[in-house]
Amino acid sequence: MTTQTAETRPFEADVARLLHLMVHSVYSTPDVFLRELISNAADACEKLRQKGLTDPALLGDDPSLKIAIAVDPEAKRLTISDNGIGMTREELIENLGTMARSGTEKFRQALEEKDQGKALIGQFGVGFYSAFMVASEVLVESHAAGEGEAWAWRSDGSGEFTIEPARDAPARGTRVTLSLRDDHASYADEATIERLVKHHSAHVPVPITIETIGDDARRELVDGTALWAKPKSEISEEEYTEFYRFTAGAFDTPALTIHTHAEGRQEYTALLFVPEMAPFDLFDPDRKGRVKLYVRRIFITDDAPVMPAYLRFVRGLVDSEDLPLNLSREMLQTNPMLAQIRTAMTKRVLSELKKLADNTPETYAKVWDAFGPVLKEGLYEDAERRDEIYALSRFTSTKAPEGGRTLADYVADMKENQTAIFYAVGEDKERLAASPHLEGFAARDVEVLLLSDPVDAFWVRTALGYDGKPFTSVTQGSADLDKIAPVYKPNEPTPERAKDSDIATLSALVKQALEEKVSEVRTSSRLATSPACLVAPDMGYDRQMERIVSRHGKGGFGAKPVLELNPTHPLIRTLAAKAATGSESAHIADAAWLLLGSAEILDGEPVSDPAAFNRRLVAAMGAMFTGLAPSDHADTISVGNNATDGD
Ligand SMILES: Nc1ncnc2c1ncn2[C@@H]1O[C@H](COP(=O)(O)OP(=O)(O)OP(=O)(O)O)[C@@H](O)[C@H]1O
Repeated sequence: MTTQTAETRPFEADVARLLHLMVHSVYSTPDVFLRELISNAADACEKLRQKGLTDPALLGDDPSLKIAIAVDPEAKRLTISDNGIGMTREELIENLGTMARSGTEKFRQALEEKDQGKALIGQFGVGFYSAFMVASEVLVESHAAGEGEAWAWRSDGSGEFTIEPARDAPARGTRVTLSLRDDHASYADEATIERLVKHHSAHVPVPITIETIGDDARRELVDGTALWAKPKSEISEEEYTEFYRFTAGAFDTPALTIHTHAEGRQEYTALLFVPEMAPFDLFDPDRKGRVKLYVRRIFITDDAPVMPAYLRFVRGLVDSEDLPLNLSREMLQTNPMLAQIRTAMTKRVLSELKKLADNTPETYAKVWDAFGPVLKEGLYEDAERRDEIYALSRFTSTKAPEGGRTLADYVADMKENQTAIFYAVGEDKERLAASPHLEGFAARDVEVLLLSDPVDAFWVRTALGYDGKPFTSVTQGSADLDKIAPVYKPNEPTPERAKDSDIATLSALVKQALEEKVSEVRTSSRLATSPACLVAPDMGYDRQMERIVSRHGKGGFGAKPVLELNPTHPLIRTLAAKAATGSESAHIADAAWLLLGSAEILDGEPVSDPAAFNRRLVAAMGAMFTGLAPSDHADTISVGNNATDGD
């Protein structure tokens, strides 16, 4: 169905909000709009080039694809035309009136927060709308390849657009005309545009020409040769950086550029970049790879499966000489040649990262900060390359709170009789560092890796160890600390310990009080200054893993923790002595619940029964200040499931 008169439509709410921000944001350099429009025009050309392979009629008698820019300083107008795929009426409405992408809300927030937006425009797919930063009106006339009708879309960016049949449309493709605002009239100046194109878009694989209206001379600005097809020796670092910025829609400088040509079983060129900054959607489960695939300079797809998921931050392209041009989506996933490229390129990226880490550790540190959590996914996804990824991994530890520690550093610094690599896993490095579980390790000067990325709980469980040393959680099992000698400062007395038999009685009483809350109560050399902590049973999952699984609604593995008591702590010594005499069993039971509660709090967990915990705490404080024994307040304590009966 076609409509012959102009129809006015509102923008989708998200777009309207975004446009408002675009129009009202004061950008120091709104130049970026030009790169976005040229990028769209080039994409449209590349899409048509690809479609033309199977349907040559689409190209008709005009097979050479190009972008033409025209400036009209008199009229303050800038026009960007392409003879690419074009848009139908429905496509104009859908593509330029809605925000068919996730992440919009995040983008809006970022824009509202500060001048951040500029760096995010390309990443969020709001490229086209950036035209409203400089234009008071935008007219898009488009003639979709192979369609009879052409359509004109027009808007001043204030909530509505109109769509009507185009009277003067290009024979094929799209013409975007910007009526520039007075303060941006300089974008109608040929020299300004030439400078911007050469700077931002010099390596677009489609030729670009420019003319000034009223002056007949049309000049070529960009010849459209693929940068990656040139020999390395002819490409400068600036050219690589500009190319990276253009293809990735980025503003940073790549930390690593890999330009390689393979010959042999198959021939291809790869131009890959490792950025320095993480994109906003790195952890979006829908995020695909961002490496483009070309076949003999013809664009095939934006997300070629040539990088494993754990290298999804790598940008750039692969151009194959041997693949067929008519690759379907399914074939992309199963093609053995692509699988081979993927294996070779994965190896190459990892080895280049290693070189970067060895030769320029400061730059590598930035890469690790941005992408370490993603790279570590490789530790469980790609067992074959685990050793290479170990070598790239950097850690925060009790000895390196600032990070940057390697596993090799750790192993070199292991103590006598230490057989495992110890780690603590949790959500927050500060809290981990303050955990009572680490006390016994600190007392022995044993280093503990502090793992706080969500992925850590997973890889560390499946990892078989590094250099023959298993990874052992500080919250798991009976850490083999007894074999490692504590380091005492000179003149520091060996701490006094409760008698073994007394502590055995105390442990039995505590277990009796806590019943099924814990699987076992025992002593520990894990602790130095705290009286108690919770650990996972010997054969169980790490406590953090247990928490993650139960948070995801799977109910956890149901493993009950072990409560460990510190036999050198004065409180435990006193309790043990009392337990041995058989007196004050009600106080001991209350103490058991308070010890459990405080261990839970230190683990960042909710206390089992907050009301009962609170009553016991208040009673204990009462005893402190009034000299009354807690059981004198039995009426306030002996309520609720967990309360004791009193003596
Ligand atoms: N010159 C053009 N020819 C054909 N289609 C176009 C043209 N310009 C824009 N489009 C269509 O409009 C859509 C939206 O463009 P927009 O620049 O907002 O985002 P994008 O190009 O998809 O994302 P990004 O900016 O991240 O590359 C494009 O995906 C494309 O389908």
